[in-house]
Amino acid sequence: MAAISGKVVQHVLVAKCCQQDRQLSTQHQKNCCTPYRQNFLPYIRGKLEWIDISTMQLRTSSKFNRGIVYCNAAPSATAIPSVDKGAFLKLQNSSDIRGVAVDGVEGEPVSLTELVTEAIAAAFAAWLEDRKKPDPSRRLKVSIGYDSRISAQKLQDAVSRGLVGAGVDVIQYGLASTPAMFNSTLTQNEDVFCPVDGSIMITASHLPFNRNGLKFFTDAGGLGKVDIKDILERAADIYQNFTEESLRDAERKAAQCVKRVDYMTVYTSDLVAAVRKAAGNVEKPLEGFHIVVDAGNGAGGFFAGKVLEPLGAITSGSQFLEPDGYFPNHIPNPEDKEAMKAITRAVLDNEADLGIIFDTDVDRSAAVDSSGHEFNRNRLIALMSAIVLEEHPGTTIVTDSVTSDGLTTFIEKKLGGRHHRFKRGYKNVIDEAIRLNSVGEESHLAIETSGHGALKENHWLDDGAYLMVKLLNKLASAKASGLGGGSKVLTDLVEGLEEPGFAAELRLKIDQNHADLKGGSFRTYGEAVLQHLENITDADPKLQKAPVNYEGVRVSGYGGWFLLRLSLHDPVLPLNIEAPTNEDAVKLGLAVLSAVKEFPALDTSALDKFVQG
Ligand SMILES: O=P(O)(O)OC[C@H]1O[C@H](O)[C@H](O)[C@@H](O)[C@@H]1O
Repeated sequence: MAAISGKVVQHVLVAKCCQQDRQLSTQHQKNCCTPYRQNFLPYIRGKLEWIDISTMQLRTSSKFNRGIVYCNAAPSATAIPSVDKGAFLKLQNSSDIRGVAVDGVEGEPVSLTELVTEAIAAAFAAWLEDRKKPDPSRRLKVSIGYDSRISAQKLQDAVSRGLVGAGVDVIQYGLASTPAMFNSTLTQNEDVFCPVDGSIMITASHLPFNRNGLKFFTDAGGLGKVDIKDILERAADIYQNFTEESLRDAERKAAQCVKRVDYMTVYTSDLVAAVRKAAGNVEKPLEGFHIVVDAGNGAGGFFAGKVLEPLGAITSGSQFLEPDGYFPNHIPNPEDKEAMKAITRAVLDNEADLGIIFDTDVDRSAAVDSSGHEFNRNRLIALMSAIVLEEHPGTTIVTDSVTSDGLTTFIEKKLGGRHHRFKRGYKNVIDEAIRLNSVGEESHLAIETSGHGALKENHWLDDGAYLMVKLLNKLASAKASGLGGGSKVLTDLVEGLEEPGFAAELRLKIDQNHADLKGGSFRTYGEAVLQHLENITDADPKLQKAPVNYEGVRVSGYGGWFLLRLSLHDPVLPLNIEAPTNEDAVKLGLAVLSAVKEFPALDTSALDKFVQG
């Protein structure tokens, strides 16, 4: 009974918050004491106010918020389920935290519960205190944002409780992009409480609707693997010490001191200003351009109304701009073929000059020119390299490992730069570019085929929106110098990029429960597969190992190449093959198959099918 009434009180309480927030923001529009602050008052004033909320109002509130249920677990009134350290550590996904946040998918129990999230946020606060060591009179400030996922609000509430309970001031931004969250650690603007000491983005990128996760930032960038492990270890300890009283206390404090601001307006104004500046301080440098945006129902819809339109572009025909955490139209992922088809169709149907597509949290992007040619994967890297090398002749372009040989030739022979093909993983690529600069090798661009890209001029922040701003600058300056409109200026920049006749990625799964692993880890097993493949290819005169390679086994032959490597996160060996023809690709596939077939725990069915044509 206590638990049930606790839940009801919590629902009512939050519904009241929403109601107050709506009132406050309406008032804010009228009064506008400072430009961006929407709400810096406590949400709840007292218990007596909760009880006059009717069931109808609760329904209205939940409808208003697109059916999202707020704080549906009232931690103060429920028993605390035990979660061991191992379960916390399993939430690590390289430099992010990812888990299942919504129940209902068979075989996928919720692992990122509200209490687990609260503990992780408290652990981030402790980690930040250690790093920043603020003077005792100053409290640390942390911003929180989320993408369009259906579990966003309840995790935001849990994160807020965790941070506030740990003595940190919290500023909620609501729907935001991952890069905007990092940016809030750099912005100098007291009106929006910036710069913040740390920032948390609630996102699981393009993963299915039931997942969610956390990314953490300080002004030094995104936290890396080692820090995430540290935070999860701390979180497991914090969780063990949770008591009903401590949870109630955090909840009370969160209700009293969380602030809300419209930070996305600040962030998007900066993007608009960047394009205007590059165009020679013209107010509407994109006047006459028709640009369509596909946000895939993620968080990127702002780009049409808050960036392109103020710059003068027409955005009619833009699609899937409304946030919808069920992603009903296509996976919000520029690496996804259906997603790229959708934006290409939108460009052609609307006879637009350019199409722009983002992933859910806008740290990745791709584009399409007016004739329907995609600027994604190697072509986006080639385009960005051309732009950056015009600005910084000779600079080094750092990319992930699955980039094509044609891209290397293009960067080195046509553009006069150096291509440093490194490892997969946006954080790996960015960190490598920063490292090169620190040892005296100039690099201005770190970019992955996934659509993650970061520039030195933009604090090495991997921002899909900023990548697109660089393309807009090019369009605007071409128009200003009389070169005409349209996206031809971009298409011309990638002229000469050799593209393979055939390209494929196959993902070979390692069965972690297979006896052939002999109780060892899938990583050890995967490494044994790679070692064997390397030995076999060394002995084959038709194949040549790549002279410089940073992960997996990359081999040239039959006019093409293959790379077999371990996935960053999954028990999978991704195999990339590129070749002039399908037959050549099959020859490369057969070479791999002859080596991997000796490993029974490896599911080679995709490769078997591929070589059989
Ligand atoms: O190694 P994989 O399983 O192919 O995954 C690699 C990819 O994982 C995530 O999506 C990261 O955000 C990317 O930066 C990375 O490239």
